Amino acid sequence: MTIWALIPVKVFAEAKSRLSSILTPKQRAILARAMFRDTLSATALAEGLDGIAVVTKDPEAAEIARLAGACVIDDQTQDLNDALTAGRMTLQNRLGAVDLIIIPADLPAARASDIDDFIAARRTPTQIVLSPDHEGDGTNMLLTGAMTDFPYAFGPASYQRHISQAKDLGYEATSLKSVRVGADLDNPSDLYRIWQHAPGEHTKRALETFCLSSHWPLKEVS
Ligand SMILES: Nc1nc2c(ncn2[C@@H]2O[C@H](COP(=O)(O)OP(=O)(O)OP(=O)(O)O)[C@@H](O)[C@H]2O)c(=O)[nH]1
Ligand SMILES: O=C(O)[C@H](O)COP(=O)(O)O
Repeated sequence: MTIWALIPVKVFAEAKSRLSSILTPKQRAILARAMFRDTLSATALAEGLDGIAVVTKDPEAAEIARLAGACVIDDQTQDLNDALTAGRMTLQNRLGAVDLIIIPADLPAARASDIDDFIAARRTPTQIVLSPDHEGDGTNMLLTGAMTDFPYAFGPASYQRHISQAKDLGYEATSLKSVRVGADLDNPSDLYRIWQHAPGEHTKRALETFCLSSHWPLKEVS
């Protein structure tokens, strides 16, 4: 079975609004771009993937994706779940049946091996594999097969919602918990966790440049 990663990317200038109490609009755009670069680099190193697609309306994100060899799908929607559904349809029209791993672009600590572990956990066509965020609330990676009837339901409490949907549709849900995959950066309180889990180089540099140490003791763990 062909397996692709699908990475959704919001317009950088509109991203990470929940960090507006500690970062300027320019800093948030820089951080969103840095996290996307790191997520994309890790994804590109995964051995088990046949391809990577990025669904976005941001021209700069599209250019970064193309330079990394990813396929770009123009996002004509206004919503994350609609963008993912459109991305899945585009890939299935082009490639036929395809397994898809949704990888949000704000996982700067995720590594290629995390993605390969995810792929290895999938054994049957009627199985989904998913990872929760560190709070067990959101879904930080989601692997589905060619089951086009599985609705994307990202947003608050999406982890339990995705599991319930799988059950209702007669699919098996396998949960893989990883501290690195669970470390998304949504809120100011996530910063120290990200730092502890050794984010990729672009995110690390951005966080260092922002001099956040005056707000947050971003100490490296030994
Ligand atoms: N293509 C696309 N991607 C999106 C959209 N909304 C969110 N994303 C992406 O989905 C992933 C998870 O998004 P969030 O954690 O909600 O990030 P965010 O929207 O930048 O953060 P907030 O503004 O704080 O809600 C990130 O990769 C975002 O870039 C959308 O409308 N379209
Ligand atoms: O499940 C989700 O929607 C993703 O993990 C993003 O969740 P968030 O709202 O915590 O960013």
